[in-house]
Amino acid sequence: MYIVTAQEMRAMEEHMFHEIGISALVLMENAGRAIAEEAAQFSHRGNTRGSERGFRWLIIVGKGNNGGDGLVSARHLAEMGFGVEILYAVHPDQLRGEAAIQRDIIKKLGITTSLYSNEESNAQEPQWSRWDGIIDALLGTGTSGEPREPYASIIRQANASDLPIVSADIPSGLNADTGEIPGTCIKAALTVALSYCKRGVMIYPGSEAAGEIVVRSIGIPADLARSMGVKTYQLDEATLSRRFGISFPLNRKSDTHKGTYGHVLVAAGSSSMSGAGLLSAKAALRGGSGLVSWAVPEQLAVKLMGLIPEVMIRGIADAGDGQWSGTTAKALIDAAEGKKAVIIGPGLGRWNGDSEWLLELWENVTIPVVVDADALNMMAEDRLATPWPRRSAATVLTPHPGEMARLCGMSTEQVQRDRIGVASSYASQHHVVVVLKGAHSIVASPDGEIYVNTTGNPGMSTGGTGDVLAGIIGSLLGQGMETTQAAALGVYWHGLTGDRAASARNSVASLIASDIIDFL
Ligand SMILES: NC(=O)C1=CN([C@@H]2O[C@H](COP(=O)(O)OP(=O)(O)OC[C@H]3O[C@@H](n4cnc5c(N)ncnc54)[C@H](O)[C@@H]3O)[C@@H](O)[C@H]2O)[C@@H](O)CC1
Ligand SMILES: [K+]
Repeated sequence: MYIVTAQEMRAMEEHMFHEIGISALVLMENAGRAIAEEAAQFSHRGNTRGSERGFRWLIIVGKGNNGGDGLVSARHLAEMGFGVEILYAVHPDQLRGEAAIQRDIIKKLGITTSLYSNEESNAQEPQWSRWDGIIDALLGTGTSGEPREPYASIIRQANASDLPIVSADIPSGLNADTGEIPGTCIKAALTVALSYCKRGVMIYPGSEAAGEIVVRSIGIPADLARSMGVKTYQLDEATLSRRFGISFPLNRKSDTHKGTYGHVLVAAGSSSMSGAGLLSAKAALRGGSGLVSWAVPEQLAVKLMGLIPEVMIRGIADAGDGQWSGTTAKALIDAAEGKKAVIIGPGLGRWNGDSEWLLELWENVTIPVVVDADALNMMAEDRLATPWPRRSAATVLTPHPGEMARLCGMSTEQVQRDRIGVASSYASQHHVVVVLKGAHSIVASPDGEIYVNTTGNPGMSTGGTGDVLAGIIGSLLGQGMETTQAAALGVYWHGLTGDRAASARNSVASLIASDIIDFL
């Protein structure tokens, strides 16, 4: 449930050593055994390779503790009856501490080892076809920068071998904190995360390199992370239940009426982009709101009457063109009166002076607000110069990486290189909840809580799904849900529904935003 950084992991290990008295050797033993057990299970999964002569594992070993874990796993796999051979990336004399102890044990047990070399030296280049699977114990959380030689060559050759790879802790080459791949990286079929999932395996491209992930306990208590102040969580049903007491299907008390579930105002859509507003308003309804009002420029309002019978259309005086450019912020502030939450942004369009228009709303709407799409770009343009004041009520920003980049004055690539870091520092600096969209959306709260979503699929990369998400989160806020909770549940539910819709259609590619609304 917790996701940790390399530094948090080190602090917890230190705590185990010095405060609890469990030695590094014990943790390494547990780690290696867990990796061996998972690798053994993996080799029994109907994988025909090696079935006649028994499955043979090649363990590729680096010089740090990750390598030590690999050496322990080799010993356990050999005991289980697997063919086992060790390939050292560096001369085994270079191993230190617990890893060196494991090296000596391996030697005394007589397990075959060799030293990697791609040069013409006395060491040998591996013949990958002799093995059926690889245990990757080259580099773990102690990695910095791109893998140096000979690690880089081993990684490239292991990937090219086409053998299934089980990675110890993280795929070697991955940045454990950001999910970045600075150089080359193991492409694992399975990653055995030790104690906790590291951030990097939860974020693309890291999560793609990690393949399937299993988290194995190695003797560090599961709740140590909490007492050490870790606030990053995998956003799944277990987290929703433990952190917020939410479980699916979402229930309602029996004795309630529409007033119980809040009245939200959706300010979205214009004559050229009315669909965005339609999707947000419908999603707010399906999100469970008691009442939904949809505010649009007056000229457009006439055309929308009756389009969604459950939604009340509220026309805002415009210049006769159905565009927001002719409206006043004051009129929208009045429309927000008596509502429980506002969703603003999808399909608004842009015009001269739009930032001032939005700032007036920002300052004078005293209920929770979800800011999305065009409204985020209005903010970005103005806020970079002068930060906007802190709102008294809840604020949720739902940028995609491009919008996040504009808000922060950086490039999209910079945002994607450190999704958690960027979302979380923006949230705490500006006192807002940030939902950074994209594969594994991030929810970051101003007080440092971070949730990394586990639902959703690439079919959701299509126009309108963001409008749906804004509608759902706004609906939950309008129902009185706490800000971070509403954002986290909204993100998880949106992804889950996208997954259900895709499986009902038996297609990820043909998923459209309306499908998500239909399946909420
Ligand atoms: N989580 C836990 O409680 C435990 C973690 N253990 C393992 O320990 C690992 C961390 O061990 P270490 O801190 O020794 O670090 P690593 O084993 O990740 O590797 C560090 C070594 O690699 C070298 N190195 C760093 N970056 C490199 C690069 N780019 N190219 C080539 N060489 C590079 C360093 O000089 C250092 O010697 C974890 O990933 C895990 O596998 C276990 O041993 C048991 C306990
Ligand atoms: K590894």
